[in-house]
Amino acid sequence: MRPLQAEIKAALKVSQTIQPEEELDRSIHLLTDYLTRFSFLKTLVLGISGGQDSTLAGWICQKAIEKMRTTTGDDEYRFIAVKLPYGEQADAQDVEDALNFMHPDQIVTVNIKPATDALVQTLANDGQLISDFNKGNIKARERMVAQYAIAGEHQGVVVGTDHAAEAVTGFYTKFGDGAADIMPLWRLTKRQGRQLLQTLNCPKHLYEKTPTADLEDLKPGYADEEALGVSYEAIDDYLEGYEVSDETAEVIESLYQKSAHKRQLPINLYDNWWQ
Ligand SMILES: Nc1ncnc2c1ncn2[C@@H]1O[C@H](COP(=O)(O)OP(=O)(O)OC[C@H]2O[C@@H]([n+]3cccc(C(=O)O)c3)[C@H](O)[C@@H]2O)[C@@H](O)[C@H]1O
Ligand SMILES: Nc1ncnc2c1ncn2[C@@H]1O[C@H](COP(=O)(O)OP(=O)(O)OP(=O)(O)O)[C@@H](O)[C@H]1O
Ligand SMILES: [Mg+2]
Repeated sequence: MRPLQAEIKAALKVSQTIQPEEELDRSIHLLTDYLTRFSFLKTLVLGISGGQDSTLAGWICQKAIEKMRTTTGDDEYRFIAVKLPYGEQADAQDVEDALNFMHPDQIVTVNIKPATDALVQTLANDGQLISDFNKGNIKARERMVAQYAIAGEHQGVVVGTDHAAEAVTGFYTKFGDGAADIMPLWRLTKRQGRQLLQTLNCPKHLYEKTPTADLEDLKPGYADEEALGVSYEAIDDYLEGYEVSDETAEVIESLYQKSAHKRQLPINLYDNWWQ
């Protein structure tokens, strides 16, 4: 293994092999332990996109909440799944399929198009034009705003879907989908997440579909792997400690180094990780 590869694998707590049932239990326990420790918290809030990561995290949330209800006898515990389309969502049926798979206690729908477009227009009115790429990041942040608003009203926490293959590349919007209170998938590679869904007999099309952030108007359904310039298979190989070509390793390591600021709290006078 390359020295930096070993360092990253250790920092992101990636295991080369996993027992899917055990990992499901670990993720559920993280949520139930946290809710037990902070007993005024009653709700988990998570956006459901119809993609692999939120399908898995949503199933885990619902399971954790059901456990909380059983162990405490308190029916106030709830999982709120949030549909957050930007206007019409092309893969809207996948969202429904994901919801049918996890059976959330409650579903809330928030169309983020009016808020997103209003902000872009307001900026434009003052001469600040926003590129399609940066508008995509505004969409991710509007989703964050909606989820925190819901969590605030329901003694809730926002659940994030960040996992090792996104954390290593920094492939998320800072303070957008990267902003969450608790991350049950953190440590898992993309293929390990898929393995967990297979174990749960999740409908195949939800984990076999091409991963996409789907943020840009001009590139609908733009594949993450195209944007990143490296495949998830290669990223997972790297993270799990397998040999990859020098070229692949260099792409991943460059993304890792450039995105270091996303894996830290905002920089203050006492930080020296960046020096
Ligand atoms: N060195 C540095 N030290 C401290 N802060 C630094 C910095 N460099 C940039 N920044 C800050 O970070 C900002 C750039 O970061 P950010 O706003 O995140 O934007 P950025 O990383 O440029 O773009 C986000 C990327 O993540 C992808 N994404 C987003 C959301 C979801 C998913 C998905 O897979 O579902 C993927 C998206 O397609 C895009 O390629 C800068 O505007 C600046 O404020
Ligand atoms: N249209 C959407 N509706 C609701 N939530 C969304 C939407 N788009 C993104 N999100 C939220 O942002 C998170 C990050 O998106 P990301 O694309 O990384 O995950 P995913 O869509 O669940 O899986 P995949 O990476 O395989 O597409 C999602 O897990 C989800 O919580
Ligand atoms: Mg997606």
